[in-house]
Amino acid sequence: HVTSAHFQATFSNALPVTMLFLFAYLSYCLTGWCESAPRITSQAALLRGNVLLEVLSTQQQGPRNESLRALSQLLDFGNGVAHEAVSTNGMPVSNTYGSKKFPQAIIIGVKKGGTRALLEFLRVHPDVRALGAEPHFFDRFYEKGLEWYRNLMPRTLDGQITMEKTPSYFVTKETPSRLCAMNCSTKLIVVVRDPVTRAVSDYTQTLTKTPGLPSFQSLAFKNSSSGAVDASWSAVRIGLYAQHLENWLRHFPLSSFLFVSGERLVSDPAGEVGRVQDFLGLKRIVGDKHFYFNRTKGFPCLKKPEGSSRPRCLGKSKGRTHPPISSEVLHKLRDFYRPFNLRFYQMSGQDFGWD
Ligand SMILES: Nc1ncnc2c1ncn2[C@@H]1O[C@H](COP(=O)(O)OS(=O)(=O)O)[C@@H](OP(=O)(O)O)[C@H]1O
Repeated sequence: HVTSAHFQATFSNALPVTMLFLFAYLSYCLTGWCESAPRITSQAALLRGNVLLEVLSTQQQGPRNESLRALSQLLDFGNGVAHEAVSTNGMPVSNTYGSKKFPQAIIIGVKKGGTRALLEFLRVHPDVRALGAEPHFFDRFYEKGLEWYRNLMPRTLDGQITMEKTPSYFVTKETPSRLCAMNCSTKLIVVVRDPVTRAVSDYTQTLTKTPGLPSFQSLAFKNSSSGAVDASWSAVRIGLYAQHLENWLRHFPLSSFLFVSGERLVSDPAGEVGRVQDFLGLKRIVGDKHFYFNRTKGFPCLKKPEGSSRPRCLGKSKGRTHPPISSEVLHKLRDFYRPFNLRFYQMSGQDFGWD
């Protein structure tokens, strides 16, 4: 009889070897060689890695260790490479199908609204191809030129939509005119979330990167909590949705926008993604059956994300625990945002119910 401890020890010993094997295989692939490699070798590496991960994930109690996480990331990448490099009839193919196009739809905001979740949910759709990283073209790298931007995009076939997400676009003054200069018919998606929670989420992110950061309260108000709200602090400023939208409406008609509720994206992901698919003119393929609620994470997760056969939640930086903020401070911020929220509801024609 193999005991659980035995089983785990055996597979744990195989972990470094498998990771080494996978690293070698993926380096090989990145130089373009795996297209001519014996498929049996490369696929055996991935298969072995996938099985190992599956077993260790179920055996391991509590949080996964670092090497397990590294193996998981390596495999996601490896599975993606294999997916790209091998056609269904088993013949190796080069990644030259389709062409790189400018995005027809962009998730332009808002920071901490739930933009990563929405993009990952949409990527499940076979007619959506999206850039994984945030390119920041229209706000940071505009001088690199449009061809640089187009070249970053994944290849698409006819009928597929190219997408990217950069949440800072919504609040950068120059972005609307620059984006319109590229294509004024680009569809614009904005995931909005209660500006008060969004500000706390933004602060929480900065806090993880900057230990010793002053308190939320001291940054949100000009003097003490009795003072006025400091709208020049970016965590507060980003939540002035009506003001940012006004800037966009100088260049794009309202019909170019879809406003997604960050709250509903958590409580009813299939419903919100359904609206987005309609807006993009896509068949409603991503639906209830693609999601499950992970009670440990406290968020909906995907049963089968793009390029992977395992269920997956977003990473640790999504769905962080927020530090406690006094109800008095939250109240004052809520009062501050109320008129801006009402204006935003009027402009967008949607009531997000934040008050
Ligand atoms: N399914 C799912 N899983 C995990 N997290 C989810 C999900 N749906 C929405 N969210 C919320 O997304 C918030 C992060 O937003 P963004 O991805 O837009 O952040 S970022 O601007 O790209 O940094 C993140 O904010 P925090 O909770 O403050 O971490 C989440 O509340």
